[in-house]
Amino acid sequence: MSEPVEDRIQEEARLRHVLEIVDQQIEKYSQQLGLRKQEVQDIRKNFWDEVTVNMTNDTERLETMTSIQQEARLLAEREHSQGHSERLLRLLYRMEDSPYFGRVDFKESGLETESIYIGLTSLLEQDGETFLVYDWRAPVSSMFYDYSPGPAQYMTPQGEAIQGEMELKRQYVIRQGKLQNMFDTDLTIGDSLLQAALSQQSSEQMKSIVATIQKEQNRIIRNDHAKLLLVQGAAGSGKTSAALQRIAYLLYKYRGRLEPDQIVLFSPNPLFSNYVSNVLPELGEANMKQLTFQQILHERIGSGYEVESLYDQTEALYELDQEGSSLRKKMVAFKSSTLFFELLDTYIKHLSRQGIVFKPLRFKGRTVVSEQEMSGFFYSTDATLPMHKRLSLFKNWLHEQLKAFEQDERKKKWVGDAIELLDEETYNQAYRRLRKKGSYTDESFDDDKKLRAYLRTWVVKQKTAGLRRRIDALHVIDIDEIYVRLWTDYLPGMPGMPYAEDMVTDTVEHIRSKQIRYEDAAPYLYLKEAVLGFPSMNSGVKHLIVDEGQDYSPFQYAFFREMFPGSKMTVLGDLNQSIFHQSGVSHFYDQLPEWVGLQDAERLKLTKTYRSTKPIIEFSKCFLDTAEDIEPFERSGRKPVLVQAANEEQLMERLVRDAVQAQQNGLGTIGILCKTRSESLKLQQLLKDRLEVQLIDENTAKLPAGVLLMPAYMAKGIEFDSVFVYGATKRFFGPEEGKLLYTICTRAMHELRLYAADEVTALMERVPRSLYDLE
Ligand SMILES: Nc1ncnc2c1ncn2[C@@H]1O[C@H](COP(=O)(O)OP(=O)(O)OP(=O)(O)O)[C@@H](O)[C@H]1O
Repeated sequence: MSEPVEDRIQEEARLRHVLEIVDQQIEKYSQQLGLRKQEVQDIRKNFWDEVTVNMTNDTERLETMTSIQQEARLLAEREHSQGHSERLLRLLYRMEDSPYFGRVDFKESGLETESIYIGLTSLLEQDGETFLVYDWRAPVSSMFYDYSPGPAQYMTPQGEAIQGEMELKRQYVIRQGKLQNMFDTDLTIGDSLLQAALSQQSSEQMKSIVATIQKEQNRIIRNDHAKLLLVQGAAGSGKTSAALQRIAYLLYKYRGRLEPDQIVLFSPNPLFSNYVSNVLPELGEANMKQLTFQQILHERIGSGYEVESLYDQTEALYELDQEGSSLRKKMVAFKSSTLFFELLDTYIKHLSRQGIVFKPLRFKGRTVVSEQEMSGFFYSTDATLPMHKRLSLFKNWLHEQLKAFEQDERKKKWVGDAIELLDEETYNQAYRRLRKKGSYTDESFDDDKKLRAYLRTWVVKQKTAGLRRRIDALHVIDIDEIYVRLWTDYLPGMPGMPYAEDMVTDTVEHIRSKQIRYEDAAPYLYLKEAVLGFPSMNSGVKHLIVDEGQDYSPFQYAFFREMFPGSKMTVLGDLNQSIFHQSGVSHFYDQLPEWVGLQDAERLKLTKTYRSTKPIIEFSKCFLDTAEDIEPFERSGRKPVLVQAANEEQLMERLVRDAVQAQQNGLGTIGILCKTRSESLKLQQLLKDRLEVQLIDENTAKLPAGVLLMPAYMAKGIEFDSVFVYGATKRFFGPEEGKLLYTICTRAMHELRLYAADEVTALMERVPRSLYDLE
């Protein structure tokens, strides 16, 4: 739709005025930032001058600590406001480039029409009252995303619906302060702007989408009441984007009450974490906390164990022979099932009455407290008390036992011998301590006796320090053995349990050799923490967001519940991308509320896909059994291409030639996706000296540009201008691996090519010939 010339002249004049105000603000905040930086520097420089350090006695020490804490708090506060000014300035510079992207003219019933301009952040006129630009997250801005011209409404923060008529909806393309284009639109958000955004090249970091958020995405972003929000969305439908803009929205709406570090985003791997880490700063907000499940496993299971990763598990499953892989698959499926989850929960309840395995406390080959005594005491405590209370009683009791043992021990000959061997300094120290206590006089007849008694206590205490630490850390409880007995004693015979000797033997062997398989890791840790107590250190987290939610098992969800009690939860996933063996739990979204202990879930669907061109989506959908909820955005492009080479050498030549060609065509990032890590390594060797490629694996921290080579699972959640599938063959993709091929193909934004030197995968038979080209 074209606009009258006067309209454009007026818009340009307004833009100039807004830019002037932006410049004034930049100047003001630059000065402010200068001052803040200076303040921070001064505090750092003079930190120790401002602190009174005196450690002569306990009172002084306490005062010193308080004064250090005060100064550190002041520094943190100033650093925080420096960070805030920096973010604000960065936003203003972005506003200098493009101060707003949308406008709605809204006539509230009974009032004058108001033009509402929408941008990254609010900007006020010099009078300090009139809004020149509204933040995209302001209540009034929601109409831009939710309505076409006609009747419209928005909700005030107090929950009042403001109704009226939207008389105009306009979008702007402003770059480097120049109005390049503007459109009036009848559509929710003009397709041409979205077309333009989606036609751009991929980048190494995800971008914000605020100018073109779609109505259904906006429902996810602005939903602030659901305790549990479940989003099923097709590949490329904007789940991650919606999650990130949602975080920005929440930080805006609850400013002062919600801090970025009270929001946790679970991402699949560090590469993905880095990929999304720029969106919040681009929107002028500090980043949320990002965690991966692997990180949690490493931190909590402890250093004495070798914990397999999800990716190693996946590789192992691909590489095992028929027999081995069928056992392993059976184990993975069972250990990720809701049945196992329920059985483990009953086992944990059972442990509150019997079955905890203890390790004796031993000293110099003698038993201080036996496992039977421990069990006897533990199970004599009130079974109705919560576990942590019983454990605390148990620890106290153990300390008492140890004390009694120490008393007897002091009389032993070895203690006397050890005293003889003490050096002079230790004697002197003991002497000084006793004098300080006033129990040593230099004159008394039994002073020497006192010194020796003191030293006997000291020597024994030194030697039993390790035992005390074991008691405090509850290392007297044998979690490994408790997990083993679950398998050997508890599970066999349980109704519904697909009991298999080989599954038990394999599990037990691995646990005993301290190698924790990925499928055991979450159940093992869940059991461990259920027995020893879940540390509730994350209770400050108010929002938990789980991306690629379909890839987590019931145990992992139960974990989230325990780790982040009281937090709201958003889970975004796509069942069609359940490519790991542990995913694919049936009725996933129906069961999830129970796993996380949150009922009344709100469920939303995203069906429109934005990443890939229409031909790529039409093609990729064919690999799925259920694809009715996938609707491509109308963006044209070339049909996917299947390259059938006569042999591997010819395939290499084609691949190299096509990669070079794609780059010449301006496709900056090409993802060559293989099924496994070992295949990527092999291909890397084959391409050596022919094509510059970068291998991406689970240790890669940052996505580079160029030609990238990686196993398929590493590409989850990210995208490339062009995707080359290396090995669309029978060998790599069996008939049941449609989801994997779908996931791989939907990483492509503009171009998709599949290569095969031997027999093409049978999955291709599902694709109508009209949907792809052959080369
Ligand atoms: N409203 C939008 N405006 C502009 N671009 C969008 C919009 N929604 C999504 N996109 C783009 O589409 C691509 C896919 O988005 P995103 O990664 O958020 O989807 P996803 O559902 O998480 O995908 P997947 O499940 O495949 O990981 C990104 O490039 C994103 O910028």
